[in-house]
Amino acid sequence: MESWLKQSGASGLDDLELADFSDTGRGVRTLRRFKDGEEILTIPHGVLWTVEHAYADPFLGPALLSTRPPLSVDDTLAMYILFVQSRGSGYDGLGSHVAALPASYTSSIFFAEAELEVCAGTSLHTVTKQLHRQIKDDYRGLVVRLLEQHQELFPRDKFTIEDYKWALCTVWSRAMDFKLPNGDSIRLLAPFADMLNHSSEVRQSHVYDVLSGDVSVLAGKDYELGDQVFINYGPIPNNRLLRLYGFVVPGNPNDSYDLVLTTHPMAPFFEQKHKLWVSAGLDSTSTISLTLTDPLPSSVLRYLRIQRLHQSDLALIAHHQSDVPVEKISDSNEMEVLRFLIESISGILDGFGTQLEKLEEQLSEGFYSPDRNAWLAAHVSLGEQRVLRLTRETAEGLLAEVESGSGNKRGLWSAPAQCAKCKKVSVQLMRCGRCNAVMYCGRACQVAHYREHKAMCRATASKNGSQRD
Ligand SMILES: C[S@@+](CC[C@H](N)C(=O)[O-])C[C@H]1O[C@@H](n2cnc3c(N)ncnc32)[C@H](O)[C@@H]1O
Repeated sequence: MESWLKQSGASGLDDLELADFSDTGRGVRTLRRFKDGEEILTIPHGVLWTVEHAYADPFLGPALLSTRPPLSVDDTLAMYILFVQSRGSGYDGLGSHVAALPASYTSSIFFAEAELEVCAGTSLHTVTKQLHRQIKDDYRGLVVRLLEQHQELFPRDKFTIEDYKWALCTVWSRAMDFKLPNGDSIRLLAPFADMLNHSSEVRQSHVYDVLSGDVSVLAGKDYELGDQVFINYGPIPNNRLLRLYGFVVPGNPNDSYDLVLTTHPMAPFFEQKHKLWVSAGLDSTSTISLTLTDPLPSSVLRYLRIQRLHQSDLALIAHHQSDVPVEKISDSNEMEVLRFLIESISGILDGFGTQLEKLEEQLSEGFYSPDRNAWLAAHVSLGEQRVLRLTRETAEGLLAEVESGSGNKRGLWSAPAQCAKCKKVSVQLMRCGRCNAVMYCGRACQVAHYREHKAMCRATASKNGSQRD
């Protein structure tokens, strides 16, 4: 592979070698010192695995281009890798890269049932199960749309579902993504640069040159001779690391839990609430990442405030028109939201196969062997439970504040006093005597507003217990 890359114009390979490291497995070692920021390696555009190159292949390209709907980027790259692997000749360069790829992966989709059960309750557990189904469906689609249409190009014994899973994991664990100046992004595999392991101790230092299309790796710190060179894959939580790359970082500061908030379309006032979610930048099913640094993002509260709205609240919001409930709506709504959240998080935590304290004890006592999948799964469970506990604590703190009346008092109806009809802002406004919720600058505005206000007035009055007609 290295001689093919050098002939193709790669630079830097003479100062590097592949080597095995006890903690990360195979990686890249320096054969000289490098200063922080110095260029270590450049892999030229011509040898990269890209969608563009797959389409340009004289055999594979026409088959891919005739596939409807077109394959996803990951499927295109996976098929490209399997295609090159299946060819006896004509692809020596790329073929030498394929020959150097790992024979198997430790992504969670390869876990045995018992290994996956160690992280029961985690979002990784759910997503991995979904992936099993999705991969089966996607493979069936590939067979119908591509493999069966061009049987001469795709011998079925080299394109089995197991081959497809291996190729997908190759892409997930080795692809690099770059943002282009026009806002698009490019996903590619760079031979040899894909032998670099991850460390959060180095700066992100792999770059894509838009003009040449080359990929370069710069030193993300100073390196001594014989050091392992790392790149930084980004601030990735353990659940994602294990799903895509098959490893974890113990005590990962980027750990997260993907909270799925959803409401059944048959729920009362779904249509009205759906509109509110959309105007608040959400959807009726929203997946929100809870993290150690932001365990209770405002979007979670925003979603639940809307979900928990009662008919009278909705009438009031419709009346205020512009006010999407991004802030606290009322103490009662806020308490309902926070209590529901605390209860839900407790339910999620109870659903974890092994509780946090037990896992911590097991890991410290060496119950799981570090080179086994169960150890990886245990770290994911630990990380997600830590985040969820923090979310619950934060929600409990907020609830205590609201209950004691010391929280943020500003609610939807504490906007500046304004005439509900003519919108004049004034201190000398009179309240609607029935619902007590809106104000007018005078009798004329109150009368003019009556038809519009009637329904909401009745709803609010009945909620407040003043049933006067
Ligand atoms: C881009 S490849 C790096 C080269 C890879 N080690 C190899 O032998 O081909 C990414 C894979 O390397 C491994 N890896 C990368 N960084 C790691 C780390 N910090 N700890 C453990 N494994 C790591 C994981 O198996 C991951 O899927």
